[in-house]
Amino acid sequence: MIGRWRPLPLFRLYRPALVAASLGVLFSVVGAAAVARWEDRVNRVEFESTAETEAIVMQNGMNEYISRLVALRTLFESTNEDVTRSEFETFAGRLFERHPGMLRVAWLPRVNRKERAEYEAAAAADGVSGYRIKSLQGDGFATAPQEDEYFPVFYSTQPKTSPVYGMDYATIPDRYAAIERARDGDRIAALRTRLYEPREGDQLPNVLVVVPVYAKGTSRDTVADRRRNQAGVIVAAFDLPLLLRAIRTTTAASPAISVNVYPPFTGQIVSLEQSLPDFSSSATAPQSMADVSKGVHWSGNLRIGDTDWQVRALPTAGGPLETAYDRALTVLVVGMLLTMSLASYLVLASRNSRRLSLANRRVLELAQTDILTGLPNRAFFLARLDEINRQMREDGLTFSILMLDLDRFKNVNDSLGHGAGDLLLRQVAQRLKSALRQSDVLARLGGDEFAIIQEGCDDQRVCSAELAGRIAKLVTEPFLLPGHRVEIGTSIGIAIAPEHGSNQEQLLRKADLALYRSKAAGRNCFTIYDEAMSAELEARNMLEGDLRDAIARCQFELHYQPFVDVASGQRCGFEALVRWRHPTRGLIPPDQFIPLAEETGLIVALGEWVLRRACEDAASWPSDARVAVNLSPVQFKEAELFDVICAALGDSGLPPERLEIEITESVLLERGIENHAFMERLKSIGIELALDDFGTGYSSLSYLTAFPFDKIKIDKSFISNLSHRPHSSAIISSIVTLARGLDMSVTAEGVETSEQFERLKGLGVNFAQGYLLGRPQPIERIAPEPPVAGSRLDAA
Ligand SMILES: Nc1nc2c(ncn2[C@@H]2O[C@H](COP(=O)(O)O[C@H]3[C@@H](O)[C@H](n4cnc5c(=O)[nH]c(N)nc54)O[C@@H]3COP(=O)(O)O)[C@@H](O)[C@H]2O)c(=O)[nH]1
Repeated sequence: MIGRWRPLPLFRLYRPALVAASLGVLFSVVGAAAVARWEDRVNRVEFESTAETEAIVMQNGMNEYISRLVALRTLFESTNEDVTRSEFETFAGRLFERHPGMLRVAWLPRVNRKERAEYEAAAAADGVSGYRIKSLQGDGFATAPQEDEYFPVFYSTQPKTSPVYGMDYATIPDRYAAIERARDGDRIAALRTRLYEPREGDQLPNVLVVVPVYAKGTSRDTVADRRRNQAGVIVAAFDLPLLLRAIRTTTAASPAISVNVYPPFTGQIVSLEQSLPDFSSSATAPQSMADVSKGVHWSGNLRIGDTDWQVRALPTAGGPLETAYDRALTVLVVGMLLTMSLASYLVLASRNSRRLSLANRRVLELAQTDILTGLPNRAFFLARLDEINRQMREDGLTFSILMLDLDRFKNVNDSLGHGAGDLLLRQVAQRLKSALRQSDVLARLGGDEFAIIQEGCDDQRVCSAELAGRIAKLVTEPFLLPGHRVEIGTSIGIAIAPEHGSNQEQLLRKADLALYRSKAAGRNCFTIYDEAMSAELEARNMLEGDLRDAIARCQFELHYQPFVDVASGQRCGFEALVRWRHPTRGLIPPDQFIPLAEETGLIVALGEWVLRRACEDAASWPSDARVAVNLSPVQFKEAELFDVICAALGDSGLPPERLEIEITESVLLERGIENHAFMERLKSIGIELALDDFGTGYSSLSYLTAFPFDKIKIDKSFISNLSHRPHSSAIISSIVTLARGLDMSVTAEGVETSEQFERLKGLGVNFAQGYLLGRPQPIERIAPEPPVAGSRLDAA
């Protein structure tokens, strides 16, 4: 469908950018999430592997400490002699020399009631002054009451002045329980305990490890054996945080994880929230176990004796194993940037494409619009005609084409200028629009030609005739141009589809033929095409072909009509009038072929032949006989006309003073300045100029003063009216007066009666021409001697 273009809605314009932006954001987020998950998984695997390694390393370190205690036990169980105090101190000191975190090691023999005094005395002898077996009472010690069995601190790596010497572990319930567990199970027991001689400022909880020692060579197979044969226990106090830190330092533990060690939950229900680590490798405050469990963590155990300590490892804050999501962030940022870039590019591309499309549409619109009137132009009209023709044929409907040509538009253009002509065309376009329905198509085909497609009528013939009548009436209404009131008309030709044709070409040709007929019929009317017009056209085409042949074969002849001096009755000369001797149709008068010759341009060649022939003929006439030759407006536009005339005169030898050139007012309508100059050139060589058919044309009188004529030929229509229209005499009288004033002569054409002749004579007309004085005849039939005016008149 050919129609007005509308821009795309904004949403549709930017849809590619919106889709790209949405997909881009979606892919960026999904991609970033996937990368984050992948980062998490990789970090978690690495973290768990590192944490596991750390736990194993810590366990090995702890085992090393325990193994040294076991070595000490071997000392007690392997010697035959009792281990002396100094041997214990030396051996224990060496064992734990480079093992930070080992606070103290002590030997607690199993002492019965009878041996008590002996032990107390031996210790005192070894330099532990005031040694006695003590029991714990509150925060202090008191001499132990008589019991069956004691486990007093006997040897220790503590200075001998320490109050712990003699402290009986059997009086401290948790420690005694650990001794029993160790003894009965022949295993190493451990417990978290408070030291009774804490180091200055040492608030850290400590671990006490108990190693059972049995008498050398005794059985320990059963619990009873072990209870019976226990010699004592080796007790070691660990500063657990220091110990673990030392292990981590010596094993170059990874700083990427931080390790928290929580106390064992032996048989107790302990709130996880409250369970703070006993050891944390991180510098930050220890978290509760519950907090740790919420995040990324690794869980394991640290075995100390018969207790399992809870190990929780975390990725160190800001360390390499804490997932920083930097790759995911990079993916997100890069994705967003790419999305933004793509979306921006698409927005710009959409805008550019919209701009381009607008420009294209504008070009298309301009290509289909007549700039002057704003109406669709010929290209649009033809395209629309094709479209409507196709549609109507499919639907079995009819439509009409109206071809319009303004009458006298050229007149306005030439007399008032092109600006006024343009304005007039715009006003005509508006009037035509106002006469049409929305569905009708109106176009300006060019110049003063308009065309209409009318559809949707029940009776297309009646409908288009009504429209044409309305338009003709509208266009005859005066138009107001600046300073002028202009009256024009329009000729209209109508073709109806499908009656007059099935395609664009046929319909346009037939509408044109009808238009031609309207013009020929006197303009400002409309004609609906009928088949006779085509026959006429065919005949005209045939005539055109014949005319071309006739020029080539020289089938023309000149007839001469005399004109006489009214006062003397003497013949002054002849007007040359061309005839076509057609091989089959006989003699054809000029009215039937001159217009066609003018339309086809053949008049140029024909006119030159007439001119040459007339000059040649006239050259043989008496020296005072003149010849008048008609020049067509088409010939007048030819640049070579002056040379052609000169050549005709030169070749025939006819003096220029004996040649009269007759032109009609229509010649003067165009190219005023050039024509004036041309006429002056003709006059300058002696040729006379006559204004032919005066009184039939336009603003005749103004031409008389503007152009250098020698003669005015009053049209025969005035002469024939002389007898029954009195004002014709008055007009002729005025023309004669005016001509005299301008030093011109006057010829009356079409004088057929003596009465006319006499009246013209009375009115002062200089020359007369008409059937009364002689019909146009071939040169050979013209009498050599001019007849006397009186006798001719009598003869008529
Ligand atoms: N450009 C050219 N135009 C030419 C040429 N030859 C003729 N013409 C023009 O053709 C028109 C018709 O001419 P024609 O049929 O020859 O008619 C002329 C006379 O026969 C006719 N006439 C003369 N006297 C009378 C009369 O008493 N009554 C009457 N009814 N008709 C008469 O008038 C025609 C001459 O008219 P005009 O030229 O205005 O003097 C005509 O317009 C010719 O001009 C040509 O070679 N070139």
